[in-house]
Amino acid sequence: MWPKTELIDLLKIAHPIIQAPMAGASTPELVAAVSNAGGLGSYGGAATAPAELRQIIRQIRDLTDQPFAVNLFAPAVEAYELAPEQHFPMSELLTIWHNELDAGSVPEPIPILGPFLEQFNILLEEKIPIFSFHFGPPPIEAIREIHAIGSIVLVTATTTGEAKALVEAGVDVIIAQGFEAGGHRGTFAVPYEHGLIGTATLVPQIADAVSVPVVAAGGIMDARGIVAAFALGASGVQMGTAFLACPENNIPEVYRQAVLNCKDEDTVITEVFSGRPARAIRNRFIREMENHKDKILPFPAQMSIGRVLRQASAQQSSPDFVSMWAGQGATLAQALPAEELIQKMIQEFLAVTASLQVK
Ligand SMILES: Cc1cc2nc3c(=O)[nH]c(=O)nc-3n(C[C@H](O)[C@H](O)[C@H](O)COP(=O)(O)O)c2cc1C
Repeated sequence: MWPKTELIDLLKIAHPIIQAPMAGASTPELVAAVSNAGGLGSYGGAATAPAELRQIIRQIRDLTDQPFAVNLFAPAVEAYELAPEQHFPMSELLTIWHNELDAGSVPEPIPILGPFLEQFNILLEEKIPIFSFHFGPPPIEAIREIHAIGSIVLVTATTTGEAKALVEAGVDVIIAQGFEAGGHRGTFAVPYEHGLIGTATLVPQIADAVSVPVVAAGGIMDARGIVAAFALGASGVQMGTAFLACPENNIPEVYRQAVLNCKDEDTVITEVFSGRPARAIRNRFIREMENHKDKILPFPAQMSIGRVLRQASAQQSSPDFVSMWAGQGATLAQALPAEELIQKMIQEFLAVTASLQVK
């Protein structure tokens, strides 16, 4: 039924629908539900400690015998070891909101991602079938090791130049991430503003430029988006925001409600939560940080220093300080279990393609 099968053949899945890895939101239950429904479930493991990552992979394997992916952030210079005077202005500002929420003192920025090499070695030891990376490719040696165990590498690109560089590095599948996408921009080779290209523009350009399968990501919420992705030259889709309303993820209820009540102008690309540009639903923190951009710490120290405030906000059922990553398509989110969502999209794909047949 699918117009192109190169992606599903390579990944050994029935349907070319990848549930995007979402660090902090994806769970073994979500990953397994998607994979059991014939799509590709992906676990966002960037912020998962190595030992826990092994447990999670085993949990996924207990729930499904189908292929699945685990995603890491490509290793980068991570800024945590900041001198106190460097994080003092941000700390002082956060104190105001901590006091308001009775959230105790502002924590020091501590490592909350990686360590990459330890995480990566666990994925290798566990011989996971599909490795996925954000913020650029892993080292060439890592790609060789993945291929040596017979596994596949997927990496996000936000420009045609990035896509070509990934193919040259040996990456098997390109995730073409359009401007509409929820979560962090995967841009790694150019200033992020250069990678703000819409999905409908980016996908055909990358598909023309590379010979590996291209997966469209950004703003795809239902069968209409999947049909469009194929028409643009993709061999599949990666959808994140569409799975945010599924009960199997572990986002706070207040975040889920914000997704379900989102209006089409409600999301914005912002650095205020993590120190790196990411698309999120507008809230009070984004608004009030508008005049304090000079205090934002480098990624991921900003994400680390804000962790207690975000948690306190969620616990108090307030969306004010929660980082509610979501794409421009959030308004189309459907509150369905993941398996039902996939089945519905497949049925609707058939109906949409039938309605497009020339009579
Ligand atoms: C809540 C959330 C968390 C995300 N976390 C990750 C991540 O950890 N790794 C990654 O490669 N992409 C991550 N992304 C980006 C997705 O891979 C993908 O590019 C995006 O979801 C596609 O756009 P859409 O949200 O409009 O479907 C995240 C997206 C969302 C919405």
